[in-house]
Amino acid sequence: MANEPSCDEVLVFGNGVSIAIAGNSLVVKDSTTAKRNRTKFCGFPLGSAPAGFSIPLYNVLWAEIADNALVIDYATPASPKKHVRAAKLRYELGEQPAHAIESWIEVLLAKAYKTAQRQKRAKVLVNPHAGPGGAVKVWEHEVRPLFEAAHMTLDVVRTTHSGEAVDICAQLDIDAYDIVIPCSGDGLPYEVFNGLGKRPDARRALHQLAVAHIPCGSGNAMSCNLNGTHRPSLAALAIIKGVRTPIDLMSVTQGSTRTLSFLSQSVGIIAEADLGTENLRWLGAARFNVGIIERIFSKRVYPCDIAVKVEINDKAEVKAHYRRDREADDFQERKEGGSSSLITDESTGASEAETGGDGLPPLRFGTINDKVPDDWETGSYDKLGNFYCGNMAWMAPDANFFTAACANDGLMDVVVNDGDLSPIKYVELMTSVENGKFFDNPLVSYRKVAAYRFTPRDQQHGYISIDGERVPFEPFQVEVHQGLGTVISKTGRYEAPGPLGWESTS
Ligand SMILES: Nc1ncnc2c1ncn2[C@@H]1O[C@H](COP(=O)(O)OP(=O)(O)OP(=O)(O)O)[C@@H](O)[C@H]1O
Repeated sequence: MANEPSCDEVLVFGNGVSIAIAGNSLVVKDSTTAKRNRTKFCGFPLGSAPAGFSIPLYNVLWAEIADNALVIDYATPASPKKHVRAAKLRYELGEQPAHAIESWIEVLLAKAYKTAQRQKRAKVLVNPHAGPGGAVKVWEHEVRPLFEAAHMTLDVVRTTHSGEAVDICAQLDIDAYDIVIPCSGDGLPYEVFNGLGKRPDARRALHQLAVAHIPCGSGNAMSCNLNGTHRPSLAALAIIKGVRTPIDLMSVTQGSTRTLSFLSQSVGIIAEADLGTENLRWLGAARFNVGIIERIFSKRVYPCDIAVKVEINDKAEVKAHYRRDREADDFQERKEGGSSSLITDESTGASEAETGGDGLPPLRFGTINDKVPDDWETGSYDKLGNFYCGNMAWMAPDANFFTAACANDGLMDVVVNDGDLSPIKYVELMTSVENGKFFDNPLVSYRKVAAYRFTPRDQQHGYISIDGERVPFEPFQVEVHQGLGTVISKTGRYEAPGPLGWESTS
């Protein structure tokens, strides 16, 4: 039975089937499909036969008319909170006028995508050796079907060697794609940013191409922060519905090199527990914890000199800054009627792009080979246990080290603690990373900085980690570039909850 869609956005088909856009859901009255979708226990359906079901608009991937039928693609939960898979609804139009259905489809897609770009054109890079090694399977079975259902354009490459993603991104036709999606750990996004950063038109490339992440490694920090999950299919959905978001990137100079870092730099217990436990790879993710415990009990210290361009020195001020940043995001979100991501395309990266040509922005503080600027705070640390600088909050699913990190505040978060703590206190400190109390722990110093220099002392060999990659054990200097990079994020900001009590700071 044909009906024109009315302002209440209901489509009515034959056999008592109707589909309505109601609030944030698509409400489907169709007893046949509802029965198929019924909750089951040991293969048996639970409860009486339902007459309908609803689909969150967030899960609606696409809708179109094909072969005189309305076809709706959506993501349906396959395992609660862990996994979604692509599913389809199909209803014959019969005598219904196609133009009316087309208008209804446009309303549906506008509400389902809000400010997110539809049908993103993606360059996909799959690292078959990432993490536990299942990236190809994850891509083919969990992710590709969702992207295809959302009618994205996909150009897929399986990487064959280290460094390939750098070359691909250095030569990519940036007008042919909207996003680059590494299916990997955090190592491939690092290569992607550096590939884009090597181009003569680096700033335009980093601004125009958004980097998104499908988590296939063991840490998957990028996906945790941007997609709010380390589950590949949920990350795929977050990318489909995700919005362009500028993020700060950092320049690292060491010797005569300049590289980009998007995630973190570390020296001390964290760097060693990650990079210095390759012999324990057979332990899987547990090798990291074993590495930490070994060093806690041996009271390892890492003497060094650190010079810092401090911007916010005090934890209460850091919380207040975080609150201001969140409120600015929320204000923008209300103004745009969707995500806050639209704010910054012009207000951050582009402002730097106006100076000094098209390549990477000039370094404001020089390189590691220049004199430390006079206004930097300098300190000599004999008992450093951990130096950790972060640009995102979660470093792994349960490791919210940089609780107050903001996507594009133009500041890096630095935490430092001594290494000669009693083992009990040290274990307490490290476990507080999981329960969200790390930030407030008095044994940790937490500051927001614009730049710093780290110089190791009294140690010939050791570990320095830049985004999880090992670099030479030599002095290095880092400065931040506000909003230089662009990513796809679920909500236009990092998904981490922020430092405890930030809402009530003044
Ligand atoms: N086919 C390949 N063979 C070997 N190395 C590769 C290949 N493709 C990419 N790489 C390299 O693997 C490195 C690590 O990649 P990635 O972050 O994806 O996985 P991972 O390090 O195992 O992740 P995690 O640290 O989370 O376990 C990257 O620096 C990349 O250069």
